[in-house]
Order: sequence, then C-alpha cells, then structure tokens
Amino acid sequence: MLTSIKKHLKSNGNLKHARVIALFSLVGMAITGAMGILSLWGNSSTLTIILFIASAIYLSAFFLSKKFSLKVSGTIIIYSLYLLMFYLVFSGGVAQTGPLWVFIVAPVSVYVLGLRQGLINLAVFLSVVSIIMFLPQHVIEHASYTPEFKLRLILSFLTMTFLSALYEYSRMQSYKNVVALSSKYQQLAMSDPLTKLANRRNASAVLQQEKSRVNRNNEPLSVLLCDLDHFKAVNDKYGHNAGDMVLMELSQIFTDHVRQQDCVARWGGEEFLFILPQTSAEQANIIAEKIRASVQQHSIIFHKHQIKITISIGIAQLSEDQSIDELINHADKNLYQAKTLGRNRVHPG
Ligand SMILES: Nc1nc2c(ncn2[C@@H]2O[C@H](COP(=O)(O)OP(=O)(O)OP(=O)(O)O)[C@@H](O)[C@H]2O)c(=O)[nH]1
Repeated sequence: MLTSIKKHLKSNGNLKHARVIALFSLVGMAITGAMGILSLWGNSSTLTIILFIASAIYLSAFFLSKKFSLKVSGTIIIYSLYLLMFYLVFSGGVAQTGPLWVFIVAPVSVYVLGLRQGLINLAVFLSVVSIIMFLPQHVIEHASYTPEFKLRLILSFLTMTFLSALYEYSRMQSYKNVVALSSKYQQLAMSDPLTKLANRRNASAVLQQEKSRVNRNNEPLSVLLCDLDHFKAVNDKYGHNAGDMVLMELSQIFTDHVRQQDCVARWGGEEFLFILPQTSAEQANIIAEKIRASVQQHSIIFHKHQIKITISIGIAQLSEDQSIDELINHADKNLYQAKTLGRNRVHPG
C-alpha cells in the first residue's frame, strides 16, 4: 500500500517533469526560431543557420518527450543548449550579447538532470565557457570581452547556479516530506492505533488481494477468526487500561506465531482475523492450536495483578466460488461453535 503511494507520487512527478520538458522544448524552439528570423537581417549567416538548427532540435525534443523517454528528450535539450551557448560565447552573437543567454543554463540543468548531475554539468559548462573566453586571440579567433565583463559573467553565473541548486534542493526536500507524510497517514488509516495490527479495512483489502491470487494460482487460503474469552470480565475486574494491555500483549503473541506473508488484523473490539495464504484448513488448525496454547500459558501482569485469558478460534478455508463474506461467515460459525462447546478451543474448518 505504501509503495503504491510512492508509485503514485512518482508517476505524478514524472508527468509534471514530462510537461515541463515539453514546455522547455517548445519555448526553446520558439526563442531560437525567432532569433534565427531576426538574424536573417544581420550579417552572420552562420548564426542564422545554427539558430534554425537549434530550433529544429528543440522541436524534435518536444516530439520525443511525447513519444519516447524523458531521458532522451532531456539529454537532447541540455546538450544542444550547451552547444548553442558555447557558440554564442565564442561568436559573441548579435552585438556581443550572446553570453547573456548562458544564465538559462543553470536552472534548466538542475531541473532536467537533478541536483548532483546538474551541478557536475554546470561545473564542466562554466569551465568550457571560461576557456573559450580566456583563450588568447592568437590561438583561436573568438569574440573578445573585457576582463571586467568576463569576471562579472562568471560571478553572476555562479550566483545563478547557487540559486538554482537551492531551489532544486528545497523542491526535492518538499517532495520527500510529502512522500513521508502520505506514507504516515496511509499507515494510520490502515492500522489499528492500539495494537498496531492491520485494521478491518486493511484486512478486507488483503483478503480481496489473496482471493485473486487463489483464483490465479489455485493455492489454499485459510482464515482464523479469534475471539477473547470473557474479555468483558477482565475490563470489569481490572479496568479498561488492563483490557487494553491484554489486547496489546496478545497481539504480540499473534504476530510472533505467524509467517511474514500472513496478516493478523484487529477485526473488531476483541476479535482478530488471521489471513493465512498457501495454508489449508488442516495446517491452519495446527497454527491455531499453537496460538491458543501460547495464550493460555501467558500471564499479563497489570499493576501487580496477574491476568490470565483464553481465546476461542474458528477456522475456514476458502473454497471455489466462495465470496470473502461467505468465508468470514463460515469462520464466524466455527468460532461460535468453539464458544458454545466451552471456549478456549479451536473449531476446525
Ligand atoms: N479494554 C478494551 N476493551 C474492549 C475494547 N474493544 C472491545 N472491548 C471490550 O470487549 C468486551 C467484549 O465483551 P463481550 O462481547 O460480552 O464478550 P466476552 O466478555 O469476551 O465474552 P465471550 O466473547 O462470549 O467469551 C466488551 O466489554 C468491550 O467493551 C478495547 O479496545 N479495549
């Protein structure tokens, strides 16, 4: 159940991520396309061609994000953006304004690649940009910038990176908090607050799940319906807190006697349901007898009083075409038999 919440949140997150990547692609396509058209009137045909190529790449990333994985379109967006930025820094763009665009790289990188990989990429990106700007003119002829401009570009890029990383970090923290809170509330909704066992709603869900498994795999499924004997007398004699303590200690005994795959639930006030997959009525009978004997031997110490209690158990094995309600009714009838035959006993299925 908890993993289903995480899966739901994850798929929800992925959907939003996909939408943002699709949006990035469309915005990237529109901006580079518009810049390409504007540069038709300039005197750099290389810049025009590169901007149109970039626009076409973003358009393809948009379609890829719809049809294929986010990773592919994200990678295309990021690396084509880096190449375009390198070119703009190298060539200077229109009237030396090309480097101004590098600031969009920081938020896009951490959003698309995540915090860690995003920061690694940004470190490499900034190194390449610095190398381009600081390379001596006689090595490669590139746009020349004043030392003040280069320094301020680097410092403001670092500031932008820090802010983007901070934003991404708090976004991730909020996401983790939402997952933790949802898990906690889901757990509260599915468990009994006193005994911490599964509650009736949870047990009903498990029963439906197990029934489908039985139908698929043709394996036996048995249930034990267990009721405390004369529990009202414990409450009356020692008080409600003592009764609560008895319920808690017995719950521990119950869980100690079942396998990992079994489910023990608090079905009602002093009634417990054991769901035993891959277990026939005969095997269930052996388990039930062990639990009954353990409870009989156990003493609950409450404020120096020694409380002894016994339990009665009714067993039922799911038969073909039987509904869950019919299965529980069958176990209930057997529990009633165990009670009328004198309590502290198991009535087989
Ligand atoms: N302390 C405590 N008592 C509870 C809780 N839930 C149910 N009970 C008590 O369980 C008792 C059940 O009483 P009955 O239904 O008469 O059954 P019984 O006394 O166990 O008798 P038999 O089932 O016939 O053996 C009632 O007194 C309820 O108040 C709980 O959470 N805590």
